[in-house]
Amino acid sequence: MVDMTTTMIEAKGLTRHFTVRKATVEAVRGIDLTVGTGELVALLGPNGAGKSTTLRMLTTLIPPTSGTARVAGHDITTDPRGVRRRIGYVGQGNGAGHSQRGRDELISQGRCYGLTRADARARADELISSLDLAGVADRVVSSLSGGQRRRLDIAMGLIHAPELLFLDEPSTGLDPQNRANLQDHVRKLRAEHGTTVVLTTHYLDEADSMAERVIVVDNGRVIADDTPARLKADLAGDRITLVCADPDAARRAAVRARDFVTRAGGPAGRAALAGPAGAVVEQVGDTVTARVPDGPGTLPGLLRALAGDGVDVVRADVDRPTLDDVFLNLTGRSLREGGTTGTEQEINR
Ligand SMILES: Nc1ncnc2c1ncn2[C@@H]1O[C@H](COP(=O)(O)OP(=O)(O)OP(=O)(O)O)[C@@H](O)[C@H]1O
Repeated sequence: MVDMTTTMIEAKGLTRHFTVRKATVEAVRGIDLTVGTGELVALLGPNGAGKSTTLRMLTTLIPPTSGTARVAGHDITTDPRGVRRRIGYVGQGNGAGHSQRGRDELISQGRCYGLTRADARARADELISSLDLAGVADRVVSSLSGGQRRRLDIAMGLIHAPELLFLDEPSTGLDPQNRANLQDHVRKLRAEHGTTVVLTTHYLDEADSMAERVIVVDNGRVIADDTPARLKADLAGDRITLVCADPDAARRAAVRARDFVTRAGGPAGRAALAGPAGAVVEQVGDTVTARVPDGPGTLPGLLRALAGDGVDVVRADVDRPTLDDVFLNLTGRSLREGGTTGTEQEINR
């Protein structure tokens, strides 16, 4: 379905500055981006990284300070109308009017995009059902809760089944069930219409499970761009944790683990794994952590070697990397506040 031979988005050197009280904020500092027809791409990054500003330029809501982009075959600067005709956009704010019923809003929006009344009704029914709006679509928009209104906004952006859809943090404010419904709907859109989707997200698990490609943005620049699996394999690696009987045993285990990391990683793997986040092998007290490309394959041999050295290991774990580990390794910072131990996958806002 993905057709990289036809390019849906091609951006070169996009920058955007804002002036706030005579100071310049460099929100986007030179982004190059290519998205092929039918791709589902997630922009992932911390607050203020420049994701929304990038989306707002690509959707022609704001002009770039410099750089160029062609979106769905049209130039964002010289032909913004051409771009707008071909795309759908769901921003972070509320797009729906307040005094109309949700269903009527949807139908009017569909009609604006040139659907017949019957088609607009049918699409509205479909979206009302798949975004769990059945109980509320006939109420006036002003009476809806934040999450219901968010779902209505998303339905508004999807009503005309655009060939290119931009979603700015679509899942924020949705409960897990509705987040799952939305993800299903986006997947269905792609399967049925070959829609290209570019979304920004604060949910690490969403970027991981949904996007075929994750573009990691930090400080207004792209710092990594690949499939989630390759990002994790190349830039994070598995983490082996060994709890030893005492700190002295842990020190000896760390020496042996360093030896294994050198062998397991090979020169290329080691270079990739040794990011700014710090050492590949670390020892704190009685615990040793080691990042290796293949944890399950490395651990048995490492444990055998440690047993041969007479090092007493009381517990051993292997954790597969998350996209947060990728970000941590690239920048030395976590995408989540409060460390990486929580079960909540949302990047705290
Ligand atoms: N209209 C504006 N005026 C001034 N500064 C702005 C404006 N819009 C964005 N910025 C600044 O530009 C930077 C990038 O913001 P942007 O909203 O693009 O980040 P983001 O990655 O989408 O963050 P978030 O995840 O919080 O939405 C931030 O420092 C922000 O404060």
